[in-house]
Amino acid sequence: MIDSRALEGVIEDAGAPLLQASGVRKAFGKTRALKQADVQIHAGEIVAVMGPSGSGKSTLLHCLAGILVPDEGAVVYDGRRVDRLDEEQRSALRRTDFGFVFQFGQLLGELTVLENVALPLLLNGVKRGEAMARAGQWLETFGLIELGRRRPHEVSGGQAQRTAIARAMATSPKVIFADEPTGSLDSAAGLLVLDSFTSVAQSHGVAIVLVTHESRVAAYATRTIVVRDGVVATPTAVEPSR
Ligand SMILES: Nc1ncnc2c1ncn2[C@@H]1O[C@H](COP(=O)(O)OP(=O)(O)OP(=O)(O)O)[C@@H](O)[C@H]1O
Repeated sequence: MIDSRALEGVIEDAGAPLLQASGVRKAFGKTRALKQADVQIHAGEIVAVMGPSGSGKSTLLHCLAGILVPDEGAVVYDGRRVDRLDEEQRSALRRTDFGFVFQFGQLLGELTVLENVALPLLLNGVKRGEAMARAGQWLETFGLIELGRRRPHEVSGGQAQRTAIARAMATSPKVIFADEPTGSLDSAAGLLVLDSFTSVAQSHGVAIVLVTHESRVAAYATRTIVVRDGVVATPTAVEPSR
C-alpha cells in the first residue's frame, strides 16, 4: 500500500508551494483592497511584496497569514485551506507555524527583552525554564544576550527590532510575515537588522514574506512581487518552468 504521507513528502520535494493564494479577493465595504491575488511561496524563499501605498500589500499579507479571511479565493498552507479554518484554528496556526514582525510597538513594555522572546513559547505551552533557555539562545543568535534583562524602552530601535525578530523565530515557524520591519529605523540600522534577519531565517529554512516600499530592502529578497491597485502583477523575477 502507498503511504500517503510519504507521497506528500515526494510531492513537496517536487516543488509544491508551502503557501499559496489563488484568486484571492478582499473588500472593506466599498474599497476593493485586493481584486486578484495569485501568489505562491516556497519553503526558504524570501519574497518581497512591493507596490504603491494603498495598493493592497498589507491586505495580501493578512490574507496569506490567516489574519483576514478573503471574500473569494483560496489560501492553502501546507495542504490546508486556511480560509476555511475558524478563528480559533487560524489563531492556533499563526501561533505554531507563523511568525510576525511589524514596524512599531510590538514588544510588551512591562516584560524584559528575554521575557518578550520567551512569550510565544510560553503561549505554546513550553515550560518556563525551557522557554527562557530557548529565548536566551535566540538572543545570543541575534547578538542581544547582554540586553536580556532590559525593558524594550532601554534598548535602541534596531535592538528592539532584532528582539522582535528573535521572538518571531523562537517558535521555529515555517513562515515569517514582516510588514515594513525596518520602516521605523534609519537606513543603515535597517539594513543591518535585515541582514541578520534574512541570514538567520535562510539558515533555518524559514520563508519570509516581506512587505516593503524600499528597493534596498527588497534587494535582500530572493524574489519580488508587485501589487498594483489590488492586483498582484507578474513577478519581476523569472520563475523556473515546471
Ligand atoms: N480595515 C480596513 N478597513 C477599511 N479599509 C481598509 C482596511 N484595511 C485596508 N483598507 C483599505 O484597503 C486598501 C489597501 O490597503 P493596504 O493596507 O492593504 O495597502 P498597502 O499597500 O499595504 O498600503 P501602505 O503601503 O500604505 O501600507 C486601502 O485603500 C486601504 O485604505
